[in-house]
Amino acid sequence: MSNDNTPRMRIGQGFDVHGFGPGDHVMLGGVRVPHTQGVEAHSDGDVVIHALCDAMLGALALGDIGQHFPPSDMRWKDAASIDFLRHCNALLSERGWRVGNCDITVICERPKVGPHAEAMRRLLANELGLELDAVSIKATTTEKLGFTGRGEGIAAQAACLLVAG
Ligand SMILES: Nc1ccn([C@@H]2O[C@H](COP(=O)(O)O)[C@@H](O)[C@H]2O)c(=O)n1
Ligand SMILES: C[C@@]1(CO)OP(=O)(O)OP(=O)(O)OC[C@H]1O
Repeated sequence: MSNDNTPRMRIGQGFDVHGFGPGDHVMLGGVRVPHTQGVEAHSDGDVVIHALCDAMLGALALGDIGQHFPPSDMRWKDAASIDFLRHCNALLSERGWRVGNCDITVICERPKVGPHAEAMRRLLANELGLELDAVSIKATTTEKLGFTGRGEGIAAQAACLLVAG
C-alpha cells in the first residue's frame, strides 16, 4: 500500500563469482583489465557489473540477472555486461526509480584493481547518469585464503541505494 509514509528509497545487494580460465584480460566494471588469465563465463564475465545488476534488481525484488539473461540463451553468449547494466537501469527507470549511489568490492589476489578503479567508476557513473562520488569501487584480497586466495577466481559484491524519481 502506498501513502505519504512510503519509503522513497530502496536498498539492494548483489554478489557474483567467476572462475579464472584461459585468456589475457578480465572485464571489470566495463574496463578491460590485462591479466595472465581470463574468466569462465557465458557473457564477458564482468563480476562487477553482474553484482551491481543483481543489487539493482534486488532493490525492487525483480529477480536476478540469471533470470533476465539466462545462460541457456545464446543471445547472451560473450555479451558485453554493460548492456545488462543498461537494461537493468531501464527497468528501474520504467518503475520510477534511479540509482542514488552504489558501493562495490572486488575480491581477488590478482589482478590489482586499484589502478583501474577510477576508470571503472567513471564508466559506471556515466552509464547510470551519476556523479563520480556516487560510485565506489573498492578491492580486497582474502589474504591468500579460500578460492580467491588460491587464485582460482574473482568475486564482487555490490550494494546500491535506489531513490524515487
Ligand atoms: N585485487 C586487489 C586486491 C587489493 N587491492 C588493494 O590492495 C590494498 C590491500 O588489500 P587487502 O587485501 O590487504 O585489504 C587495498 O587498498 C586494495 O584496494 C587491489 O588494488 N587489488
Ligand atoms: C550473465 C549471464 C548471462 O547469461 O551469464 P554469465 O556470464 O555466466 O554470468 P553469471 O554471473 O553466472 O550470471 C548469469 C547470466 O545472466
